[in-house]
Order: sequence, then C-alpha cells, then structure tokens
Amino acid sequence: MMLPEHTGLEALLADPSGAVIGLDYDGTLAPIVADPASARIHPEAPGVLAELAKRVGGIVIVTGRPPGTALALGASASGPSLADVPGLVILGHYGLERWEAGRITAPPPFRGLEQVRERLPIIVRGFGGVLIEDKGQAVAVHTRTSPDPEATLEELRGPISDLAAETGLVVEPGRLVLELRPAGMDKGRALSRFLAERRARSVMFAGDDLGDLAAFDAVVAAPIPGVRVCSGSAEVTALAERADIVVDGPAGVVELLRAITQRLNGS
Ligand SMILES: O=P(O)(O)OC[C@H]1O[C@H](O[C@H]2O[C@H](CO)[C@@H](O)[C@H](O)[C@H]2O)[C@H](O)[C@@H](O)[C@@H]1O
Repeated sequence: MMLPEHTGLEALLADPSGAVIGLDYDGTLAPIVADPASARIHPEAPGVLAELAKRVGGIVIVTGRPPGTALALGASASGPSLADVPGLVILGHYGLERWEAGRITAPPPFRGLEQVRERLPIIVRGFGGVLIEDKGQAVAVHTRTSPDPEATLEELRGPISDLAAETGLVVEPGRLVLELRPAGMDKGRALSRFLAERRARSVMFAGDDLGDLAAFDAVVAAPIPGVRVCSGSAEVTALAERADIVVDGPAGVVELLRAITQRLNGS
C-alpha cells in the first residue's frame, strides 16, 4: 500500500518514538459480526501491532468493550495475540477501565446498573432478535439480529433514553446498538489523558463508530500533529466525513498499520 500524504502522518513517521497510535476495537481491529461474543480480531492485526509497537511511543486501544473482553477476542492460538503486543494499553469502557502489563484497574460498578438489569428485559420484550450484552460497567442492547434492525433501534431509543435518565446513566449510540453506561468519560477524554501521560509528540487514531468521534475531536484539540483514520463502512458515515484518511474496514486498517511499520523499518 502507498502511504497517503498527510502532515500528521508525516510527523509521526519523522519522529516515531514520540507517536501514540490509538485504535478502536469493534469495526476497526475486528470485522463487525452478528454476535458480539464472536467478534474476533483481524487475524493479522496482533502481529502487525507487535511489530509497530517496537517503533512507536505507544499503542493504545480505546474501546467500549471491557479490557478483558478485548483481550479474549484478540487472542490467537496460532500467532501473536493482543496481549503479546509490547507495552500495549487497553482503555476499556470508553476509558473507565485500564489494562496494562497484565493488570486491570477499574472503578466499582455504578449502582444504577442494577436497575437497568432488571428493567431492560421488560423493555425489549416483544422485540424479536434483540440481544442484551451485560458488560459489567455498562449494558448494551443490540438490534443487528432483529428482523428490522434499524426500525427496532429507533423504537427502542425513547424507552432506553428514559431508563438512562431514571438511573443516572447515559445512552451511547453505536452500530445497531444502544448502550447504557456511566457518564463522565468518553474516548476523547481517555485519549487526551493518555497523550498527556505519554508526552506524545504526534497521534493517530483509527475508529469506525459514533463513539470514536470524541477521539477524533481529541486528535484535533491536541497541541501536536495528528491524523484521524476512518475504518470505512456503509453503516456509519459520520466518521468518514471527519477523517483525514479513509480505509476499507479492519483489513484496510491492518494494511495501513503494516505500511507504516514497513516505512519505519525501511523495508
Ligand atoms: O468501541 P468499540 O470497540 O468499537 O466497541 C463498540 C461496541 O462494539 C460492539 O458492538 C458492535 O460490534 C458487534 C460485533 O461485531 C456487532 O454485533 C454490533 O452490532 C456492533 O454495535 C460491542 O458489542 C459493544 O459492547 C461495544 O460497545
């Protein structure tokens, strides 16, 4: 792949030890599938990330998933796993939980979630094919496997917003999903803090979904060169409109990361 021309990318390539590479998980490192529990990482991603990690200042996955789930889905029996990527940090639950060097740090679960667990099954009753994903610090309602995913999502939006208001949670919309999660953290704040912590001199962030827009904002707001990469899909177009580089889904992200690694290795 020919690397696209972009000033943020050029800054990253010129000074890789100061670069932070931020990546979303679902839709960016892993292809979208019907069952969230089966969203395995692109098979070549861990190997490419392991090579890239040797050259850059830091690699961070910023995801709505719990870090433990991202690690499990990023495991491979035949090659490197996500956990093998040197120095990798995973900021899960939009930055609420952190995995690093084999340890997870997490706040206690928000109390309003108990009520959500009781009420959600009642709200979705009657909507065929809807899936509730309990993630510990958040609960997501998926409509991808319902007969009319878009219409079901729209019908559920009001009742789920009401439940969020009653329980002190916020609604995080995504690709055929509405998630109830605690307020106060988002991918933008998580990424900004990580950039400050690492004293980053450049940043790249790749994402595919609405929750990644906050990280795009953080790239723009950071006082360092940055590049926003969209893992393109027909499902969400808002990111492509704001991206500096658009690639073709997780395979395109892996291709871009590989091309960056090759350039840094002079190969
Ligand atoms: O921040 P991310 O890593 O992108 O996580 C966002 C949500 O991703 C997952 O749902 C999405 O991927 C599923 C598997 O491909 C797909 O079935 C679903 O339709 C997508 O919305 C995950 O299940 C959620 O918990 C994450 O919040």
